[in-house]
Amino acid sequence: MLAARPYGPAERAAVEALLAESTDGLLEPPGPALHDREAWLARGVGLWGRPWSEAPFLWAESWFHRRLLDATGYFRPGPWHGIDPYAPFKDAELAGEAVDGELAALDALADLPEEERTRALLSSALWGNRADLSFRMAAGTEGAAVPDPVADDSEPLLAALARARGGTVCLIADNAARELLPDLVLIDHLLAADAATRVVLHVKPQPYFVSDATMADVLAAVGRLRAADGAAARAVGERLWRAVERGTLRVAAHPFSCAPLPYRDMPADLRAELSGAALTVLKGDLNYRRLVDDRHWPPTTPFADVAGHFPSPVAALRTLKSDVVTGLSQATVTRLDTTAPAWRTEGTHALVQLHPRA
Ligand SMILES: O=P(O)(O)OC[C@H]1O[C@](O)(CO)[C@@H](O)[C@@H]1O
Repeated sequence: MLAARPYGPAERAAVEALLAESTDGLLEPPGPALHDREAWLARGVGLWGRPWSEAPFLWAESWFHRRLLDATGYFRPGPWHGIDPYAPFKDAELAGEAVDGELAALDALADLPEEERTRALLSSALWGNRADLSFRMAAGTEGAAVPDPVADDSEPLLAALARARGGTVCLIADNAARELLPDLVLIDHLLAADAATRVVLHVKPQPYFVSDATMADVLAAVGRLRAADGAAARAVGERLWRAVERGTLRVAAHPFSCAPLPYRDMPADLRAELSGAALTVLKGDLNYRRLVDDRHWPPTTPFADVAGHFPSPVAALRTLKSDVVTGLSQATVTRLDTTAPAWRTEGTHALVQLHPRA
């Protein structure tokens, strides 16, 4: 990150200090300048002054990304105010040739019957979650994707989408660029096919987990679609632009999206909004962890037992990058443990799970 931008001595020193603190040091409480100091002080009660490694994973990751924004001057008045430290990586991914190919492929989808197109676009949105910069930086190499999901509620999900017709669908996004593009194409399809009257796309209010999508990333992705070579991609971009103008597509950026808390603890305003959705689609590994309380459940724990608290019918589309998983059959777990020991974390396996709410 420091190599990607000419940050000055103050920002560089602050980033280096954060690196040292987060690897060998103790959790320093938020300084007086942080605008959200009170909230973080309260969230960290019992943790301040202890080694980072003793903090819960989700908490430590969220605090790290919050501190990184502080170190780079993202919130401070001055030249780096509002500058996304991860933007060079997101921009490079969005501009890449791989995206050209993925957008050109949309032309071939145009003639498919609606249900087949929905299936194809759900699958793109699912596998788009492999495009995750924080994970790829940590994992190094990318293994080959295993096409069969470890749990596959695709058919019930299609039925839930059919039931959602005429209502609001929420999509809680994960990563920008190569994941957000298929999410946007899916959203356009739902609106264009009248499968949803309104879509609310939830993004992060600030840069987070390297590649998580913000409003700036939505604008960049829509711009990429509008400027695409292929007619189908360009038309998607134009329709999305108009949908935002008309309000049939609303982009939300709730502060809770960057909180180190599970969805069970969502604030009342967000709960009220999501409870009005006919269906919420949660993208990605981190959203899944937050849905199921980020706990090391036995993998055969029924998904309904851990996702039932969600205020609307909820579908999770995720490639597996962390140990947290639920809703699998014992036969699947035994097979995976025997044949692919790192199946939970290497990003090669995916799942589609639905809690329909009775
Ligand atoms: O972008 P996603 O799919 O939410 O994945 C992020 C995941 O990557 C990691 O940052 C590293 O594995 C996890 O902490 C996190 O769950």
